[in-house]
Amino acid sequence: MRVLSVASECAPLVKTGGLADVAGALPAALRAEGVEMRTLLPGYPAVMAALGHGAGQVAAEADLFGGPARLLAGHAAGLDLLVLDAPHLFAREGSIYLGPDGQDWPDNPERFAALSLMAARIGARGLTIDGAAWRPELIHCHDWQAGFVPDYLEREGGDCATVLTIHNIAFQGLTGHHMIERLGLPRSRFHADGFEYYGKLSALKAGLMRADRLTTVSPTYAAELMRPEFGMGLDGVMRARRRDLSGILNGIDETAWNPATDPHIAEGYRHPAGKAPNRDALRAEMGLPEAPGPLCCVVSRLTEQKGLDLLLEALPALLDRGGQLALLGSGDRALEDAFRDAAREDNVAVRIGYDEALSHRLIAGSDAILVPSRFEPCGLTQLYGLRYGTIPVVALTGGLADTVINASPAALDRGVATGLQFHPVAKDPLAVALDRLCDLHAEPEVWAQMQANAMRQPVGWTSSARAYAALYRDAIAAA
Ligand SMILES: Nc1ncnc2c1ncn2[C@@H]1O[C@H](COP(=O)(O)OP(=O)(O)O[C@H]2O[C@H](CO)[C@@H](O)[C@H](O)[C@H]2O)[C@@H](O)[C@H]1O
Repeated sequence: MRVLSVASECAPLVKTGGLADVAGALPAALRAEGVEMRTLLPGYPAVMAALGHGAGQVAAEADLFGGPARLLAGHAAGLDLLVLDAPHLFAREGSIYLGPDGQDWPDNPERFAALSLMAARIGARGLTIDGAAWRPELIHCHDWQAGFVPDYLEREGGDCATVLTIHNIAFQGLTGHHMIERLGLPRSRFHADGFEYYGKLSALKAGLMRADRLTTVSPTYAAELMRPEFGMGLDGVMRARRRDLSGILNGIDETAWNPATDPHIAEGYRHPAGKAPNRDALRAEMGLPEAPGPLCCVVSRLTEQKGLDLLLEALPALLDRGGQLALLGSGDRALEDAFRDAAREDNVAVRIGYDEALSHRLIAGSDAILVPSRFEPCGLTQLYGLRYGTIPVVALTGGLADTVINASPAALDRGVATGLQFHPVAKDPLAVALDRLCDLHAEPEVWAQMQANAMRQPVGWTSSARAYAALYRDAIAAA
């Protein structure tokens, strides 16, 4: 089965969040299921550098939204890549989505329309790569940046199947309707059953209306998307397409995130007891003193979604019990400043920035990981926590609801609990959960059992890769 995956970011080459992890992990996970996946990425400087000189040109465009472009085929970091080298769109330093002023690049609509159009052309015409013909049977589109693929595919006369995965419905790729002609889209589709969204043009809605199948990254988020509280104005679309929508949980890269072999951490471990030297090393690195309560970490983008403003308010519940907080994150200025302020407490340590290696040391060395998100399509850091015996304390929403077994009396009785969940997502329930965390941490046998359960829980890609392969087969058969 030949599949083209289309994404705006892909680990380890270029990453701002979890989408990159998933786009980077899928090809290897799906290889075992007989899927030959190539990934189409924008030619950002980091991607061009990783591609090196071994890449060959497989297509060219004289004028792709204002400049020449080439499509390169090559390999990097174990991935089979197709890279859209369009310097006028992608050869920029800094953030891949935001300009130096912190606002979206003004030409983001063209940049990702260009990516989607190239995907459609590959789907319609195929390519010759290393002397062999290659044409995908299915295009797997990720988020709004690939939302126009089905429309362009129709325009280009392609007939391959399409799947669109929603990693986060908060990002919809909205732009003014004056862009319709500029992007080469049919104005006849600018209506409520097409890509019109409250008078604007929506790349995400375009894909949601047109892709053969829709997925999101957990079963609970799939159900939540059909509700007004979570659908961000697209819940009606999700309800209309519910028969084509499924939730497939993300996995994690079990090689990169393996406490036994992790090169970033102080000492590898296979059993929860092995966390102790990592905890000592982490306290030393973060400048935290010894403490009787649980050392809790956060590794996150600092945005409204992640609910970390609630953590600031609920923090005394943890600190009053002798607990500690170590946070790594970046994002909203106001949240960054608020956490810097909070770090004036002896038992709070904060690093503002993005640091892959430190994220491993935080998860290995902490007793618990906090994920108080207002919504969370899947979430990856609670999965890292489980694998490292670091107890997740999570909001009962989306993938957090699907991957953590709450330490209810029944779950503790049966010896199956792996973490704590709280609901509703508000300060007081979070404070109660932190208090409860301290209770459980003070009971060594219960705590050890939870850690052992967590480390045993499957968090890899095996069953989800099977689910994607089955979905691809169905979609191809029906196309
Ligand atoms: N400062 C920092 N330093 C180092 N690493 C950092 C970091 N901040 C974040 N990260 C890393 O970035 C990734 C974030 O992934 P998440 O899935 O937790 O959230 P995100 O909202 O980005 O993803 C969206 O897409 C993914 C993928 O589908 C969904 O799981 C999720 O629910 C959805 O919101 C993790 O690998 C995390 O370790």
